[in-house]
Amino acid sequence: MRKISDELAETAMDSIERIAGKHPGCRRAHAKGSYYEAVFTPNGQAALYTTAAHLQQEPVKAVVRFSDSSPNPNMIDGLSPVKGMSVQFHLPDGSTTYLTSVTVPVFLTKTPEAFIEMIRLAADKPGPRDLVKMFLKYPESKAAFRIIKHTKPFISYSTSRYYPIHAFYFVNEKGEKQPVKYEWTPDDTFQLKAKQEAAMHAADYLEAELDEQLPIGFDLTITLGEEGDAVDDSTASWPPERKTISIGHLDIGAKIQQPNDHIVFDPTIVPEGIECPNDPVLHARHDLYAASFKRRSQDM
Ligand code: HEM
Repeated sequence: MRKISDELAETAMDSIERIAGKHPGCRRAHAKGSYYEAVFTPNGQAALYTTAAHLQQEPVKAVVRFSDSSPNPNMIDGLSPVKGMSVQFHLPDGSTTYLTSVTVPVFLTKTPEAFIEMIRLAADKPGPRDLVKMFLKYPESKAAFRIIKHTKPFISYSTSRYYPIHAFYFVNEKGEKQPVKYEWTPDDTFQLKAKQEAAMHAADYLEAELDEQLPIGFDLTITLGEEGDAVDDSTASWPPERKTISIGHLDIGAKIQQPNDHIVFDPTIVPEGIECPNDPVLHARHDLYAASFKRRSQDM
């Protein structure tokens, strides 16, 4: 499986620190966040496609972290368009698995090398010509940039959709493989006006607003990929007519006041019944998050 070198992972961390500054003890991306207790209740629909223990019939405990994508833990909520929702599922055998999602459905680049080149360029404070050259070199980034450009001001963690972006393989008892993409859909889509007003005021409104909304919930759906749908390209969408199935519900309850902030929401840690396709961005996240964890543990 393709992974990136330690040197490239360190270059990525150095470039992020050059852009956003050093923030001891903080994640080198998605630095500002809060944790919540949760329960995921599968509805049995995924059992046809996967033997994964947390997607059968029995509810499992989970920990959820909502975050702002910036590496700056003091970022004003309204200023960065992409937010995250990370879920750590606790499986019956004591192991854990992760779904780490953001509010945009596609990523900027097909490879980690291209993304790291972009952040290195950003750290060097590029001129308009350098930017044009970069976009011409990586035309696949257009889709994600277009979505981010047209994103409305972020209103609330509890009313947004979240996408793990990458495809995964579900593997059933017979060993049959089914490509899937997940999506979290919020139960709550109301109170827009009140939330828009809140958005105009406080710099840290999202966490405070979320704490007032608890308990909240999300439905987990999978889209079933078909022949020819890309499974190894994080910039590619699947055709909208693909079949989508609801496979369970996440109930998010109390805020965790003193969380274990050592969790690394590594999306490549999957249980039996789920496999990672050969998507280079997905696999690189294992090494990049380890590099970030090493730095945030050392400079705490
Ligand atoms: C090469 C591309 C990427 C780089 C360099 C990168 C970098 C990072 C880093 C350094 C962290 C902090 C990890 C830690 O200290 O635990 C992080 C967290 C995160 N990343 Fe990425 N990432 C990439 C791709 C993606 C993609 C494709 C997604 C889409 C779902 C994503 C979503 C997230 C989220 C939601 C978090 C927060 C996890 C948490 O709550 O702890 N990242 N990323």
